[in-house]
Amino acid sequence: MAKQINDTILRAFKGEAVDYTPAWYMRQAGRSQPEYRELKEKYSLFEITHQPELCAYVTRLPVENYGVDAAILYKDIMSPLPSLGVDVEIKSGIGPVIHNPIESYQDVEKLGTINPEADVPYVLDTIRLLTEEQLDVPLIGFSGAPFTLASYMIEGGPSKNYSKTKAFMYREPEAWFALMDKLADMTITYVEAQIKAGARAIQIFDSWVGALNAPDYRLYIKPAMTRIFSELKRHDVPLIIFGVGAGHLLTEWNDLPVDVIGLDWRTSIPEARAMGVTKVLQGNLDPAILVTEWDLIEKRTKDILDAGMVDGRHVFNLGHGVTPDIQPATLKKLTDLIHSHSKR
Ligand SMILES: Cc1c2[nH]c(c1CCC(=O)O)Cc1[nH]c(c(CCC(=O)O)c1C)Cc1[nH]c(c(CCC(=O)O)c1C)Cc1[nH]c(c(C)c1CCC(=O)O)C2
Repeated sequence: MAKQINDTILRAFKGEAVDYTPAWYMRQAGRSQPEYRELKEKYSLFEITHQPELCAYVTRLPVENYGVDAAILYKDIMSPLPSLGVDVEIKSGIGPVIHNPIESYQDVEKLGTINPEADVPYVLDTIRLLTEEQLDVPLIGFSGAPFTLASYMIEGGPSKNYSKTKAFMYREPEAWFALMDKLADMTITYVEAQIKAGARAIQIFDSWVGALNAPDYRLYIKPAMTRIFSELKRHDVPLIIFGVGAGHLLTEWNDLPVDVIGLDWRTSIPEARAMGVTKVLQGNLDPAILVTEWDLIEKRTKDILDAGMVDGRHVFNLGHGVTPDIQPATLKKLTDLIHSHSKR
């Protein structure tokens, strides 16, 4: 049985009227917290996620310390990839590194499928523990999107210009579409298992897809994204899409069967509305503002909240993830400001 929870953020994701603007912060469960940094001295990310009690504790930390309106499951977008045969390691200070990058159609054909109950039971156990016993706010589940996952799988790690990924896409379209299909299948199966275990909203991170222009997005990416969201739509759980530097793709995203579009800090809420974006918006304080003085933080936050309250279809977030140099006290003060300033 799911616990009684404060579901304000779920109602806001669906565009319903709420008493205040709810908030959560991307990468809230991570290195801004001393308790987390201490754990990381002993355990790697994958070691934490394989232990449900410990992983649930890390997921709960920002809810308890920052007062946010949702938890996001502590794991990485790389977490499901070993099930497909991807040899991935998360290197501290670098990010995901893949030891068997995709180079050919044969490499794509060799990729396996995910069976969540067998391959990532610890993810589902963590979700059940959190949602049946521990959390009094909704849990957000997530997956990486095909382009963003493929970029790591092809480049072998983080990249600045995605040139290998683009070359693969342009030169081997058949292999590319086979890869998008496999990653879309993985995303659907993996996210459905998270929903079944108790996740109440889903964010699909297409963090790096802004590297493509709109015509390429329509041709190479949109069919897989449409399939993912159309399948997930059947579950009546709010669906969120997010990417960085993707202002030129917002109208493409607005066509997808999503409930919420996440903005980075480059595109304001009024600008997105002027472009014709009709979905609920999530965002979009530049995380860099959070290491400046409080007067500036307060002004920028109020500006975003006021823009969001024009039609009320807004959930507060940062324009990208919390960085390790942001003080926990600042994030707590930020949540309090959001809640008090937006009280209707
Ligand atoms: C692109 C991407 C990745 N991972 C993720 C994305 C999409 C979001 C985004 O655009 O930032 C998503 C992610 N990664 C992590 C979470 C946990 C939940 C949360 O948001 O609080 C989430 C939602 C944990 C993590 N994933 C990672 C860490 C840092 C590793 C550590 O603590 O040692 C954490 C807490 C490692 C990781 N994993 C990834 C990178 C680029 C890095 C290294 C960069 C960095 O260090 O921030 C890939």
